[in-house]
Amino acid sequence: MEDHRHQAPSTKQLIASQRSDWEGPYRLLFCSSKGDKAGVMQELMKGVDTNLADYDKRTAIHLASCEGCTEIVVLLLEKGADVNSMDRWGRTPLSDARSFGHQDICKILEAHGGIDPMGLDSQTPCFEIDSTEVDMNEATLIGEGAYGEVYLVKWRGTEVAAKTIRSSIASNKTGQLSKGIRFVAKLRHPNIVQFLGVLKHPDRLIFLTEYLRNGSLYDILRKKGRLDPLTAVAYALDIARGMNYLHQHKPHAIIHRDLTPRNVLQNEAGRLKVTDFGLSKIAQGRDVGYKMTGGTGSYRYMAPEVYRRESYGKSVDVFSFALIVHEMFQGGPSNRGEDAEKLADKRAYEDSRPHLPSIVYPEPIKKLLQDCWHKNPDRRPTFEEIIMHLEIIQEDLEQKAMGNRKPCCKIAAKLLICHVDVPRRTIKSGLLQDCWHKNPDRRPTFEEIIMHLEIIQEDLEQKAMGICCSCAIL
Ligand SMILES: Nc1ncnc2c1ncn2[C@@H]1O[C@H](COP(=O)(O)OP(=O)(O)OP(=O)(O)O)[C@@H](O)[C@H]1O
Repeated sequence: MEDHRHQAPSTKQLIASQRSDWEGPYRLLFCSSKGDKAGVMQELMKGVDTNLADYDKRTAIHLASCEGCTEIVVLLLEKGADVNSMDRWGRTPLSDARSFGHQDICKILEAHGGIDPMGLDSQTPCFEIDSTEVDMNEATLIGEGAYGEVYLVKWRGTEVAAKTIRSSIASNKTGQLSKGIRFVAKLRHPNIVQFLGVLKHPDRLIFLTEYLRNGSLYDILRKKGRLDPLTAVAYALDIARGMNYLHQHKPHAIIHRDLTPRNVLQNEAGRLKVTDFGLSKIAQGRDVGYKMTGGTGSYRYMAPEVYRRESYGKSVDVFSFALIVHEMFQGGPSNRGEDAEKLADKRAYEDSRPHLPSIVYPEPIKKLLQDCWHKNPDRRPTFEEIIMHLEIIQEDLEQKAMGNRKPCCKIAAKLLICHVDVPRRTIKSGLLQDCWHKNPDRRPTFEEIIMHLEIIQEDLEQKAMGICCSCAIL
């Protein structure tokens, strides 16, 4: 296959140019989370407070403990970091180090008097939900997958999804199952479907997760067909951010292995979230996901090295991601009629890949997809790199949508006024005053706030485009 890497600035170069944006005292937090000792020392020498905390009261030592950066933890302690600083959820650095299994850091923190008030390593299975809390007789069936059915149920007054896993599939080793669930229960990111708990049932396991009303990306593409490039890129960014979180998980990356449009769900606000990660930890055997679901479609998204039963790594998900993005621009899978297993075979043994007609795929998207489904797994970018790349593409598309007109200084000033004044008026007389209303019943719900903000956003976008047009006339 043709190699396009030399034609445009490499993803790494683009990332490097963006990294220079990290300035100010918060660089201490960034460097601590990345294990950048020189950067941390530089910030401390500048006089930045060792216990500087972000909005969530997370300090440098929290981040270093979470990310397994032992050297940074030692350095911060030497420089007077508070070993028991608490974030806004009451977690100490030791709580974080324990959650992520960084034993060496736990020992260091304990030696410095570190405590874990939350007892996150306690054996109490806090994720287990009493079966009386959910009436499965009132459940509505919303879908069916290879593991079992999915129902809409009510739990503590909220609609949640109940995903049933046949006990024949769930691991019969209690320890392994509980470890798998404990592990999934710790994951949190806006672009992954939130696990809420597990219901014990005599003949099956039932997972409760957040309910995503808009269904799967598969359903969306079937309904809407081809997405406009800006929507496709926004969706791709959502998926890439969720996947990046899973791949960056410490101490071990989480490889999804079954990333498909059916495993990407949309919430009411239009954001996409990845689901069904970590199921391989709960199901028996390493390859069970593919074996079971291959016939229902996963073969379509399968990386060649998986199909050939070779050893594989995180980049198998990058390959699947590329095929999903391809579908978003095209409005559905390529070679729809072709047998999925044959398709995977051709990809694995003949390097066959979907077509990328220039009329449908903007040049940078084409290049990104070619990189992501590269036959050599080591040549595929990471999700961190993909995000950087997509953000640049998104900005470019947004500018193009605005007519590619760069406003002159005078117009820029007008644009600023328009940007600032319109929403301020709207917000001042509306949203903010409503939200901090003294009567709690008069405050809007988040659903209403989202609707309000979407209208303001649309208004701003239209205004910005309006001014640009007059710029062109001038
Ligand atoms: N949290 C959820 N919120 C709303 N709908 C959901 C949720 N989870 C699953 N669904 C719906 O149920 C369907 C079946 O989901 P499930 O994860 O069991 O199988 P699948 O992903 O479609 O297929 P496979 O098991 O082969 O991966 C999904 O396609 C989706 O439409």
